[in-house]
Amino acid sequence: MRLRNKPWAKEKIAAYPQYIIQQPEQYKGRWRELFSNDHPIHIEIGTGKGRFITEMAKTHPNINYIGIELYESVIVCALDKLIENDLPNLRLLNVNAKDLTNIFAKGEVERIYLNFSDPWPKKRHEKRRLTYRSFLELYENILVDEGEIHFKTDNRGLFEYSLVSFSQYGLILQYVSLDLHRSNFEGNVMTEYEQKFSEKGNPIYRCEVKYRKPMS
Ligand SMILES: C[S@@+](CC[C@H](N)C(=O)[O-])C[C@H]1O[C@@H](n2cnc3c(N)ncnc32)[C@H](O)[C@@H]1O
Repeated sequence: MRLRNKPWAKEKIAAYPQYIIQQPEQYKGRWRELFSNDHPIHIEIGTGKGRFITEMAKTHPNINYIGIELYESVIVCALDKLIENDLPNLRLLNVNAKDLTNIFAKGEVERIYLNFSDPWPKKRHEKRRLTYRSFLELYENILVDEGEIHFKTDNRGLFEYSLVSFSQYGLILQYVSLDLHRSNFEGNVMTEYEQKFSEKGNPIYRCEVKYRKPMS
């Protein structure tokens, strides 16, 4: 699928600045003020059409959620869901994950969700994978100490690569499933891609990792 940013999507995003935050850099270090509470902040990178983050926000009102998506033409679908549900604990950002450290201060985020991230199977595109070490470093610079990444995918190659990348970075593996839908994991919220690929019979891989406590 070829995704170009479309003028109509840009216009729609501009019409709802209360839901898709414009110039998010201005909130660096102040996201709790935006939500008017001290609840933990969980972000999803590559939120796509927003089903996961919207359902999570509905189910967990005491967590603040931020969905991050690069493409305007995709994030407008997440925006539609947010307009319909008007959730005070969910906001969206139309930005590239590469800019995370311009947007969040160290310790502002408690958990990062990576759901069905683009696999970029060619070795020459390795640096674009959201589990590549430079991204793990960016995440460390916005997460709390011992912050977590929860990752799921149907792509076995990306999953294997990511486990090695997490391990080489020194992250601690807390949970792993090689077939999430046939495991005893409770509370799974399906994403759009998850539904599509599990209906084709693909197993869903899932893991939770956390950063090590810094040496004092
Ligand atoms: C394969 S889709 C999965 C969407 C959704 N998470 C799901 O499971 O249905 C991956 C999404 O990540 C977004 N994405 C990829 N790289 C990104 C980046 N660097 N920053 C923000 N979003 C990114 C893509 O635009 C795409 O919408």
